[in-house]
Amino acid sequence: MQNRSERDTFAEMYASRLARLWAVERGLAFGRLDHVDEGLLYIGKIGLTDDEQDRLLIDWRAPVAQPFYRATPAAPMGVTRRRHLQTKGRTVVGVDDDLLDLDALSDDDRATLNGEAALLAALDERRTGRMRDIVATIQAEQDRVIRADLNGVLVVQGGPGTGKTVVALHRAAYLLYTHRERLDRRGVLILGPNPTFLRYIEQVLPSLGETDVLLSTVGELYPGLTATARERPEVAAVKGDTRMAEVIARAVRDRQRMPRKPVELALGRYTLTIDRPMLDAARHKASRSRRPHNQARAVFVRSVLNALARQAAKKLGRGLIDEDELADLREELRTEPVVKAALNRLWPYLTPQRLLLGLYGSPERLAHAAAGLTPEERALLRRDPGRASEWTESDVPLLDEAAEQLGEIDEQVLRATALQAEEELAAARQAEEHEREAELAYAREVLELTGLSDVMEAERLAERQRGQGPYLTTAERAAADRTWAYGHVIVDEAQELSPMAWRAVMRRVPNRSMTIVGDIAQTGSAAGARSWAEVLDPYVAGRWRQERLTVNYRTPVELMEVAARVLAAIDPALRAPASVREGGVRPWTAPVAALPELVKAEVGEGGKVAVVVPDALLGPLGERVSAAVDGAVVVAPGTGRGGGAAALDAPVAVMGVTDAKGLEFDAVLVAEPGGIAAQSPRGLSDLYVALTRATQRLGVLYDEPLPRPLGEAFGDLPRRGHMSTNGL
Ligand SMILES: Nc1ncnc2c1ncn2[C@@H]1O[C@H](COP(=O)(O)OP(=O)(O)OP(=O)(O)O)[C@@H](O)[C@H]1O
Repeated sequence: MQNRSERDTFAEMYASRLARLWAVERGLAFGRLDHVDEGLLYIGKIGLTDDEQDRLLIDWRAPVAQPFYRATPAAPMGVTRRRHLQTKGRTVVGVDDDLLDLDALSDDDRATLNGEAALLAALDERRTGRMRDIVATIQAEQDRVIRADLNGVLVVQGGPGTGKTVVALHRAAYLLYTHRERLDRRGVLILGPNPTFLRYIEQVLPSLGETDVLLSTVGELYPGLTATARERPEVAAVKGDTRMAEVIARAVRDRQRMPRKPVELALGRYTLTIDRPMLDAARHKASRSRRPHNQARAVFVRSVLNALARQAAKKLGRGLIDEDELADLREELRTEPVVKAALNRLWPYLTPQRLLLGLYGSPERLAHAAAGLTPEERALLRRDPGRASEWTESDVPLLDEAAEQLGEIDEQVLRATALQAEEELAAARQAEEHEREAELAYAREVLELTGLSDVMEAERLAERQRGQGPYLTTAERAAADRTWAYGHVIVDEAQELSPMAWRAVMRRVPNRSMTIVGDIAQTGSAAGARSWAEVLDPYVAGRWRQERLTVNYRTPVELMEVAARVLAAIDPALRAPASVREGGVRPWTAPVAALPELVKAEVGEGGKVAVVVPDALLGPLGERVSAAVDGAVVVAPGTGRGGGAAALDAPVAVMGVTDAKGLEFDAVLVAEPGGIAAQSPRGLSDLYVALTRATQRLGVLYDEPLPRPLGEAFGDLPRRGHMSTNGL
């Protein structure tokens, strides 16, 4: 048995080592520094030495590699020349040089210099539907963010396409390399806006050799629960409001009941009474214990039982009794069904799920616990008990809050008291089954990708990923533990988080070592942030620092001109980031009827195409596009990671703005921008997001009037597709 387990351990170890090495194969070595003191240094995704321990390749994160990203002619950092190597497989297909010390260069070399070629070549590449690493072309302002100090809260504010996401991922890789010891044990958590987005970015860290980072959405933060149901923005706004913390606290206190009349317990030989003074004393003791509800219950129960035991002794005519007799009587009473039932009513064991459903399901409980909300707000919280298992993303921070207030509950006690409603169990089982299937599909994909299919079976890999195998990685253990404290947390699209979501996130980083990236101008959710100070001051007032990214690497100048007008309409003080590229294709407009035909034309141009639509038109326009293009995918709201992957791999994906957040495509068609702007309280921000997803081409299709800034941008330009759609 021992040999077998050793063999398995080694197989696991080599398999994961091999997977790491395969993952860094693409673009392994990408740079060279001609260094005055160190000689020639080759920079790569990982460090390598030969048998004599001479260094062949330097890890991009090592301090000696820093001049590769930071050196300039004004401050050459000991480097005379920086060379970018472009490779295809193992062949070098291009070389670009930056000259940092002109005197040190021969005339021949001078003729071939072109510093920006590597960056522009990378930016012009067709999109694959997956984000790639940018180690070869990190820019100086980005490098400062990546290598910033681990401690404290760093906010990275930047417009669309400035590389916030990709920089945040490289920062994770850098931190793991530089603080391996500390972060290996505590782990790194990266929070993204939706499962499609996580699919989009999930290959970046493995391609940098880092596999043990947990990627999650806020909706996945609560172990064992998948929040897939959707709700109206107004409901999410109420649930995200900080006042909900008090509502939850009161809802818990309200379940510690104080009946108006004394409770009579008929025990056959005699009747006992739980009266007000007895309850007051027990509640006082429980609250003095400062334990959360489920743990304080033991204090409450003991106090009531002691009082009942004394009462029973009196009734039995035994007068004063000693401690042993008291204990015997108490234990006898504890097992009496009437006593048990009464105690359960007075101070029930509660799971967070039960507490919340009990609250949403009862107007009386809501009226009391949520007295601080308006009647309209309370009405938004109401939920039919029949829809018990339909958890939404904004329920997750509330469940987390409730879990804090309630404290852990012993699983066995839970089963014994049969508190978990049957439908809750059935829903959990079903969710588990779905998840297992998705994990299995994903495991097969990984094995195929890494060529490891004969070393590890998909089933086993999936088991490991689900955290059931014997060798759990830090990320796996952390994912299964609600109270895990991470070494560092990175929040992407951080402007979308509600105050309640921030509470849940902050609980997971008691040391407040965080990187927060986002763009206030892109805030779409009603409970999202209006300023970073508003978000952070409650936790780290005056102790957070901000870096700005100012250059847009995604959207060409022509497209950004249009988007900038929308930005100015959101707030005239806001400035759009400067684009590095000129794409050459001007944005165009067309009537909505031309959509199928124009999508086909865009697919013909190659690359990935997205059609971004108002939520209400997702069904009808999705159908039209699907009928026109084979393999088109419509991203239904609340799609899990599997569905997200299908959208990223498809030639065309049709989606609402929420699912387009953070993604990018070669061509984007925005349908009925007026509908997008009108659908939410921050509609113009949604429109700004939609208009900044394209790397090459942008089309706007409309029948309804355009929002004012777009009307101004497009003026009276003729619309495409007019001629050919005449008759439709
Ligand atoms: N230094 C770089 N070298 C090559 N590509 C880069 C660089 N910086 C950013 N990019 C590319 O620019 C694109 C936009 O980056 P990213 O998605 O990280 O931007 P963002 O700031 O998160 O945008 P948004 O706010 O719109 O989500 C990506 O394709 C990314 O790979």
